[in-house]
Amino acid sequence: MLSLLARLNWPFLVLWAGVALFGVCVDRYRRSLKFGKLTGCQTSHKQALVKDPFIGLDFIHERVIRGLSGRRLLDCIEKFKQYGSTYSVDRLTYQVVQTCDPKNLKQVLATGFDDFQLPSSRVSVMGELLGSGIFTLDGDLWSHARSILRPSLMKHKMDGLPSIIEHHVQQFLTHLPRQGEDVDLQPLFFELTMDIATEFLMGYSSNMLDPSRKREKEQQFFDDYMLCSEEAIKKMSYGPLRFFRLNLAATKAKKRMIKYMDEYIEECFERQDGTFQRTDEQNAFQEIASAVTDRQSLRDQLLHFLLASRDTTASLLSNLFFVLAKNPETYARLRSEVLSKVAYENPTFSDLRDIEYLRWCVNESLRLHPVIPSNGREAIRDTTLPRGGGADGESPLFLRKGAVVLYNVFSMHRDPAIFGDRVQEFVPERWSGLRPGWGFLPFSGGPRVCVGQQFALVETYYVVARIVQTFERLESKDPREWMELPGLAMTCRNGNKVGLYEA
Ligand code: HEM
Repeated sequence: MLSLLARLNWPFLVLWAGVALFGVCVDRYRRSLKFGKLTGCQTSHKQALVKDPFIGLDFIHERVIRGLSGRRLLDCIEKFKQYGSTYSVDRLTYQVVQTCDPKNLKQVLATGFDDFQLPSSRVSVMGELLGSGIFTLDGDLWSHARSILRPSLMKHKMDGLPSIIEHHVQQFLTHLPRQGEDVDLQPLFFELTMDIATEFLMGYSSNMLDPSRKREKEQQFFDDYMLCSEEAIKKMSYGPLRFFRLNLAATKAKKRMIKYMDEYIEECFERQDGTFQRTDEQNAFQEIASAVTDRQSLRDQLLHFLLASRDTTASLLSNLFFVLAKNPETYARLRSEVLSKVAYENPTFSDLRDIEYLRWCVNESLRLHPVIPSNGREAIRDTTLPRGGGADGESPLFLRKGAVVLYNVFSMHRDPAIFGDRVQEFVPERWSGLRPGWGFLPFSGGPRVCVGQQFALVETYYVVARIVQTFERLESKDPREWMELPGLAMTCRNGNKVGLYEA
């Protein structure tokens, strides 16, 4: 090996590497010039400082260290203040554009949808964790996966949702102490949404909250899932170096998770007599089972669907109750508005839609702590963004094929130009008459908009209504501020410790 290295003509190799690099730069410049003439777009003058121009080790280091501090998203806001609402991070190996400009988000997610695909880092990391499903697919395979899931989430099916939820909410309430003793709501919300999601989507609930059940298996599944979810986010932040990251605990957790899912699927089949002929009234499990041919695809699709439906709604509930506990006046107003509409009765779907202040509180939580705070897409051809190019950043921006656009919903949701004053605070009243359009995207937008938005909202409204009916007062038992816990859905790092007082 050493003799081979010694025989290489190093000056010649370095010269050729230099020529190749020069060629790449000239080609990029020529392409951007040509494309600029055709479309009027420009390159970005807003460039973040890059210390390592090859693979970006400085950014990987920054993301990992900031991630540990629980302040990564707040730091992003500072970066946008420093460089503008769209800026580039250019390296020789790849181009990244960071944006929190609603016009650019609309372009990536809707108007220019066909020019983008999911970033390769997401496809490989999530694929490794959950297999192939709606969150890793593009093109025809994605359309097909989406068309399978949609029927079970049609709007008309939401009318029956409150009656499915009620039983699980009653079990959830039995776990809450009633005289102000400390309780962490976060893990309980995860169990509740797991029980509801499995019943609605698969026709058979995991019943994690049932006090008569031994829950070790479910608890293990839950812990494994959280571990894999955190690992996935960490891996993605390693960018091109993600392949070097090894986590044996996560590998073991994934194996157990798959085993749990396989057993669960077996039970679902047994309970439903293995009959999966198409009918008009199918749940998601039946829809998927009748559309795929093998067990592994069924498991993969279900894992994606569970991730989509369970973690997100649990995180929303947990984030919302975190801020409600810190804002007793808001809690009191919410309670009074719910009671004036439905008193202590079980609310129906239409009751829930009519409680305006409940809607405002949920919107405000999704604004302040969006459950999916940032996301990305990769350009599949040379294309443009409407803003970010030129010296003032107001011209269309050239994006070369392969560039990754990272769009930051968290920063956009704290833009005073869209949401007015006190953007760092929880102020549901701001939603009176507010129409932020593409400035508010908790459920994304365009063809890949969340298919479960109605389901998530009805579930959240119902759970909130039942809790405020039951408890007159809620107080925070944690003096700390909300801090991010990055995962595939974002929750509070310190959980949600509160005291509740029965009415
Ligand atoms: C508060 C709760 C929820 C939030 C904030 C939320 C948010 C989102 C967001 C932002 C996306 C886009 C992801 C992307 O483009 O990369 C998404 C996609 C998706 N959501 Fe939700 N979601 C929630 C609940 C649900 C529920 C309850 C379900 C199912 C019952 C669901 C099913 C899905 C599916 C299947 C997708 C993939 C859509 C596609 O790629 O075509 N979500 N969700």
